[in-house]
Amino acid sequence: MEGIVFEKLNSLGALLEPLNPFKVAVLTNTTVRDIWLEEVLDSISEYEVHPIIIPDGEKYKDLETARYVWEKLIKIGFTRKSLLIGLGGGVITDIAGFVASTYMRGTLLGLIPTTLLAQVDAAIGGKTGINFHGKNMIGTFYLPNFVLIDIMTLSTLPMVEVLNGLAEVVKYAILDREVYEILTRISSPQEAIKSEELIRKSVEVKVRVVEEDLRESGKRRILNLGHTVGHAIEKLSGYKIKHGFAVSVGLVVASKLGERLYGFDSGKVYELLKKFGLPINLPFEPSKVLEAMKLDKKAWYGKIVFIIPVKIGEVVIEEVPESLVLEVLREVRE
Ligand SMILES: NC(=O)c1ccc[n+]([C@@H]2O[C@H](COP(=O)([O-])OP(=O)(O)OC[C@H]3O[C@@H](n4cnc5c(N)ncnc54)[C@H](O)[C@@H]3O)[C@@H](O)[C@H]2O)c1
Ligand SMILES: O=C(O)C(=O)C[C@@H](O)[C@H](O)[C@H](O)COP(=O)(O)O
Ligand SMILES: [Zn+2]
Repeated sequence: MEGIVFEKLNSLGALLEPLNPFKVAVLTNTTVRDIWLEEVLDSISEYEVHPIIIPDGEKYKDLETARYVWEKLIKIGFTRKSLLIGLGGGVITDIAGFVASTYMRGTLLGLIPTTLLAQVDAAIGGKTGINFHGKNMIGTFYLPNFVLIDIMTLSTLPMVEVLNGLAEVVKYAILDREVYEILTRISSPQEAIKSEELIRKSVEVKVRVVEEDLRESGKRRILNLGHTVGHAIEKLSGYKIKHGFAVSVGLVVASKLGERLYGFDSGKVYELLKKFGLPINLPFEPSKVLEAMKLDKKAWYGKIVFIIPVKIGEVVIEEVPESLVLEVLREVRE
């Protein structure tokens, strides 16, 4: 897990020293600015630091915001030897990564993820991007020079955002027995965000996969477990249903397919999702969800590709006949 450190925010200076950046810019949003920016700036006061603040929201993960940040960097006199730090959730880390990977074809990049979803997923693995006629349609693969994970930053996270990230942790629990064992011993979302072991092990699962397949040519698709249905639900809701809440239902569908095809015990997943109060029923008509799934990036010549659990710690990637998908979607319909 090179470059990924579990330290306090005030250790940021030590991460900058070896990089010796010419200038530093910190990209964050209005919400995180008011909570964590001061502590970050205090820890790197010996550098020329320029905060860049954008409004809060998924809708600002777009070309206009990227342009705004590029303009700011030009005005600052930013160079390739300068460091852009993304301080915030996945929206910020995605924008920071995209801007850093494209400005002068690449500047130094540091990420300080401050949501559970960003700590275990968005800030890990080098996917960057903005929304353009659809989610994450424009982006790059660009690994940061460092990721600083301070789980204390989760202490100010609204519960809905904790749950949003917990769905990805349940995904890792299906992919990895160690995460599963840790998660079964945790009784509440509040306890989960205090468990550095849980977050560290979740990060390790993603790092192991990404180190094998950074550009998602094969193995990395397993990280899309639950997303075939998840992305369809997000789309049908006009992105009003949060990513993790949609993926939660997707994990139920994938587990039930695993039960029918490989004897997987879907009850194990149900128990985890219900324990944390995550959704387990389909909020839309199965036929509509099926149509939306065909637009998924993993779809193969119109066929629907699923990541299917065989047992905890083992999944397969395969096409699933529409008739079986429809049957399971009906079973999960609320
Ligand atoms: N690049 C990847 O591999 C990857 C993976 C998963 C998701 N993503 C992207 O990440 C985004 C979702 O990320 P997210 O769920 O973190 O959403 P987000 O960045 O919108 O953050 C959620 C909310 O929490 C607030 N917030 C952030 N940190 C806080 C803190 N410490 N205390 C209080 N409030 C805080 C934010 O201001 C925001 O209002 C999506 O755009 C998704 O596409 C990217
Ligand atoms: O990093 C990956 O690869 C993943 O699939 C992680 C997912 O949890 C995450 O939602 C990712 O952003 C989805 O990638 P996308 O390519 O489908 O946008
Ligand atoms: Zn996801």
